[in-house]
Amino acid sequence: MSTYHIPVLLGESIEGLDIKPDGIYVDLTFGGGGHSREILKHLTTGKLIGFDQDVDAEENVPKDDRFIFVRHNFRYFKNFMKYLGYPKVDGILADLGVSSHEFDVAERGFSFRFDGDLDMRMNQDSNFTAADLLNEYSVEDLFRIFKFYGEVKNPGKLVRLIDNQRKETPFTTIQHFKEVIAPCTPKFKEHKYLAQVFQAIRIEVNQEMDVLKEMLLQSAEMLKPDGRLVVITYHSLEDRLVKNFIRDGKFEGNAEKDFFGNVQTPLTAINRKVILPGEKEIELNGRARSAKLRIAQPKSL
Ligand SMILES: C[S@@+](CC[C@H](N)C(=O)[O-])C[C@H]1O[C@@H](n2cnc3c(N)ncnc32)[C@H](O)[C@@H]1O
Repeated sequence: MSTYHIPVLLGESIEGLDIKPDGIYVDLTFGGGGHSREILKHLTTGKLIGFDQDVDAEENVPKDDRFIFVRHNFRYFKNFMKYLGYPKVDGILADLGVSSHEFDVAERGFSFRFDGDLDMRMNQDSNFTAADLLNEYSVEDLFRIFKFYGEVKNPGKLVRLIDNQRKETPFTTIQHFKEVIAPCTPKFKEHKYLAQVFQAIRIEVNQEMDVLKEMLLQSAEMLKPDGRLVVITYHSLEDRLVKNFIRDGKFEGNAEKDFFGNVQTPLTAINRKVILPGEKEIELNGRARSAKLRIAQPKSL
């Protein structure tokens, strides 16, 4: 059986949570449960609430009375936590993006290594797939996602190929999509290019930037005064949102200041410099390569 997911920056993120044995913790991205199992090891009477919107993650839920699994998008986590009776928490962990399992199962449609439906939904109950995006999005929106989320060098040419094709027949499969965009896929750099294109589609299908912003705003409200927020990102735009929010309390623009010139932000950074995986971790787990870890806690008044 293949591994569901190898947790990234495990030691660093657990240290960042500074776990209290009787505390209340939230793992917003349960996945294979690697981070959750490690958090549970540090708890005595504490509780851990794990979120994941993917039904497949449920197979990894530990048999442990201290653990509660919530199969929902973490963009609603504040309401769920209130409903469960935990309006304030000691620590929140988010290890963003997709799990290796999601990426490695051909039918999920996340990877260009396989053929299959253009799907890419983390939540199998959602009714918006990668095919819907390619067939229905305006030319302007497609251009935006490939330029900013994919950071591809030729978004105009890519979108023209997509738009011309979908006027003839709608997109349904990965293989067909790859054939259509072959004329703008750089020779000898196919892998990198397709990874960028597929990443852009995935981010938009799952509204990853919007849910990240909602999650950060809710986290700032949910943490106890000495609580910890630990976020692992895999995309420069995501890391920028996390960094800006921790530093300025905003996603863009400068921080607001009070009458005395003090910056008005709910959080303060624990690590001034972003934490990256070491060479050894990257060697053992290639998926750690782009990981960036940031840790914050509420700003004391
Ligand atoms: C990188 S994996 C986390 C792996 C986990 N830390 C582990 O050690 O196994 C991200 C997981 O979060 C889930 N996920 C991503 N965004 C989500 C969201 N907005 N709401 C709920 N789950 C989400 C994905 O389905 C995936 O299983």
